[in-house]
Amino acid sequence: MSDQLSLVEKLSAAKRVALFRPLFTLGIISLSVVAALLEGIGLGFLLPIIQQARGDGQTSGIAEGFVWIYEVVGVPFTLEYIIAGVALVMTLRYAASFLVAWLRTMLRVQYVRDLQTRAYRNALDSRIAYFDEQGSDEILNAIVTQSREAGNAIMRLVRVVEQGFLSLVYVSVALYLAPILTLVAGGVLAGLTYLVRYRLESGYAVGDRVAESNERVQEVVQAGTQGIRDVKLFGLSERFFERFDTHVGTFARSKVTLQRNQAAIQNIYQLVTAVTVFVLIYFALEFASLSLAGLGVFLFAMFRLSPRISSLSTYLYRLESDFPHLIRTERLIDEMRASQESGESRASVPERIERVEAESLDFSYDGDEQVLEDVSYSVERGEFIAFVGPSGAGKSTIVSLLARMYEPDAGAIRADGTPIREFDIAEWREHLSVVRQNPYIFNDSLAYNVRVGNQDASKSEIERACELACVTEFLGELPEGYQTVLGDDGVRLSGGQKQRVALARALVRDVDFLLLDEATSDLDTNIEEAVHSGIESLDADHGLVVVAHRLSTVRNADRIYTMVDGRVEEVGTHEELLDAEGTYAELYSG
Ligand SMILES: Nc1ncnc2c1ncn2[C@@H]1O[C@H](COP(=O)(O)OP(=O)(O)OP(=O)(O)O)[C@@H](O)[C@H]1O
Repeated sequence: MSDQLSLVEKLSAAKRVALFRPLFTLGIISLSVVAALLEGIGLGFLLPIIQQARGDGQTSGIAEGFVWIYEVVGVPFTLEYIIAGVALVMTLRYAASFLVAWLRTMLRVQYVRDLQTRAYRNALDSRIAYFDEQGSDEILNAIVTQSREAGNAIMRLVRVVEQGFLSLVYVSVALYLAPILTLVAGGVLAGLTYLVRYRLESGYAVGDRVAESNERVQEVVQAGTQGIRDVKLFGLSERFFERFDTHVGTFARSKVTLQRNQAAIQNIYQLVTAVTVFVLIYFALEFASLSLAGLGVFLFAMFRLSPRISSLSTYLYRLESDFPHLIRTERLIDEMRASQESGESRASVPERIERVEAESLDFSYDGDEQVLEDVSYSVERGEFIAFVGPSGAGKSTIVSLLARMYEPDAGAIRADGTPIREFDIAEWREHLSVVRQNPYIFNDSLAYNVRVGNQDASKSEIERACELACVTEFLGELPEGYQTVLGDDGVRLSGGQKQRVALARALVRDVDFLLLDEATSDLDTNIEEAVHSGIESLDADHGLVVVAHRLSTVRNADRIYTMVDGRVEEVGTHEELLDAEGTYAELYSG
């Protein structure tokens, strides 16, 4: 990401924020304008108070307006009533400020929530290819951390407008009383702004470093925790820790720089404005023909203006530093939205599918290396087909395309004649049950993990699926049976036990096609055979698609497809392929 944003980019980022709940935001800004005006009115009260206190007896300028208002309301314009008036105006002013602070927090929290929900919703609906490309750590970081930082932008934008209006009120009062002096003071402040901006590193550049190091911290923490076993086994702890330390260090330094620059801006402004005020007093006394009351109000306005101007600059600086977080989060959300998997395919899937046919499928993950080339196959309900072949031949990819994890580059998969890409994707997947080689086990009970396959499954259906998948074989070892919590990614289970839980999860579904992608590769041969004969003997009339390395499990298949380098090299039954003495026969004997 570039170090600097152009003004147009900044404005467009600010516009994006401002357009979130514009009416609500406008309400807050209007209320802060009211607070600013009330502050101005409260300030204006000083004039008649001083005039009355000095016993001038006559009112002039701004004070005449107050006299008029008092007349309209029907209250005598005496010192007591003037003070009561100030009290009323100030009460309203601070009540408005309280409301503004409250609503501002609400706006910020709602904005963060909106960013987080949009990011998570879009992440869940994104294509797997997007996750492959982006990495889950960046997505996780955007949802959990980046969006919170980005949420500050909306609050600071409101504060910038608020402080801007307040400053405007004071500047107007000062301009009215002493235009030349105010313009001179304005010139000094403008020069100062230029100098500060010129000397300090931009808020955007520092904010970008914070965002970048945040991402790297997330990445290294995720790799270190999720891959903790390999980190230990390969002695990577020190290397990971060093990387973590570097990025946390950059994060900490950048945060300190941000706060330091903010404090510098605030204090430089306060110092210079304070000095300017005294210089102005000198000029006002020496050269301007101000009344004492006018001078009092002018100085008061200047003293109040000083912190406003420094807050304005500070908020502007911090707003700029929020932009990298905002832009990264919004960009990720945009990318995910553009990578939604469902797209326009909305046709509903027939209740019962009899046959799936794939014709001349070509596929590449990266648009470069061809993974599948001219692959055709078919499977009917009640049939059992299998894909075998060397590692990397493209077998799992065939299952992924059937489950629409990816879309083929050419060719089509049809279900009873309709291309599956036309179906609503979630509905299509309801007709399939897929078991992957490395299934994900949720950190919940065994019962929960099986029920994931079918929320409506009864207890006896779950028990039946567990029996078929040979989960019951190790159920006795689980301290709380079906209620045993299986740990983070099923850490309390062996690889083979995880596969059996995943199988039970798949078998508890009533589907048209069951796809097993090396689903029993970690089981010992006896259990694998028991599981396979259990599945094959099911009287449920689904089609069975099996990807296997161990050829013993596919002997009974109606058709075996031997894959080599992304192509179907031969098709036939176990006996036919053995007779053909091709790759299958070689794999079988070897
Ligand atoms: N998500 C991915 N992104 C990029 N390339 C991938 C991806 N998944 C697989 N590949 C590549 O596609 C090719 C086919 O992979 P696939 O997993 O389909 O093979 P396979 O026959 O199932 O292998 P194995 O028997 O080892 O599981 C391989 O070269 C692999 O490197």
